Amino acid sequence: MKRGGTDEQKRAAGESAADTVSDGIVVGLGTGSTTAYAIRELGRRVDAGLDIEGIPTSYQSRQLAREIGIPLTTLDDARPEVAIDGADQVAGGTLIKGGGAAHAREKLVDAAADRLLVVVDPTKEADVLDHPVPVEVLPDARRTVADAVADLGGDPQLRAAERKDGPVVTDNGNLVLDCDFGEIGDPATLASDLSALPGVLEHGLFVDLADEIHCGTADGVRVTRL
Ligand SMILES: O=C(CO)[C@H](O)[C@H](O)COP(=O)(O)O
Repeated sequence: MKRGGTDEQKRAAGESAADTVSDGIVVGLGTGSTTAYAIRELGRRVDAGLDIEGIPTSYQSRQLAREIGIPLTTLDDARPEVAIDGADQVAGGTLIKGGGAAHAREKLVDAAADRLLVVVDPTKEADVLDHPVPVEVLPDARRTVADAVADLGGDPQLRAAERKDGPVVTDNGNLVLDCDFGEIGDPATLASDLSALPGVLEHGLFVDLADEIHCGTADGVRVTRL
């Protein structure tokens, strides 16, 4: 399910985005292995005197930020000027996210931010999105949403946990259907069709949300401004 480049590519992308963060702002802290490099770099800069607050998007990013001493706040109290987040696939400014099943809170924080910086490696870039779309559903809606996804032309698979028997349960207590639609020609329409299904908490299509893509490559970081 997850694609991934090298740790060096991920580190370069994460640190590149973290290095753009300026003093006195609130930063949305995304989830995943690439974003973790950004959070660690922000932690080093906080140690060196950078004055920021972070809004985590998951249990994982909250724990990491706490461990390394980034002061935290919430959307109740602040709006992020910038969010830094990873992606499972990116085409232009549109992303598929949710490989870590954190896409509901990620979308909340990323959409609230003035600017979204996306940190990826070259294995995540595509001309046309074709990665399965994670759809977080209320447990009772697992079957009805799966049927509706099939009606939309998708192939829904309940995400299984890797280190326990049974399904993945999200930070919100829900289940995830990974829905393969093949090539997604019209992400905006699919996004609104999925959002309209009763029992869907959130899906992983982030349509036109990205402002900058920081892609770590063997030759350095390629930054695309959208
Ligand atoms: O969407 C996400 C979590 O829900 C992640 O940002 C996405 O899966 C990318 O993760 P990684 O940087 O580990 O490849």
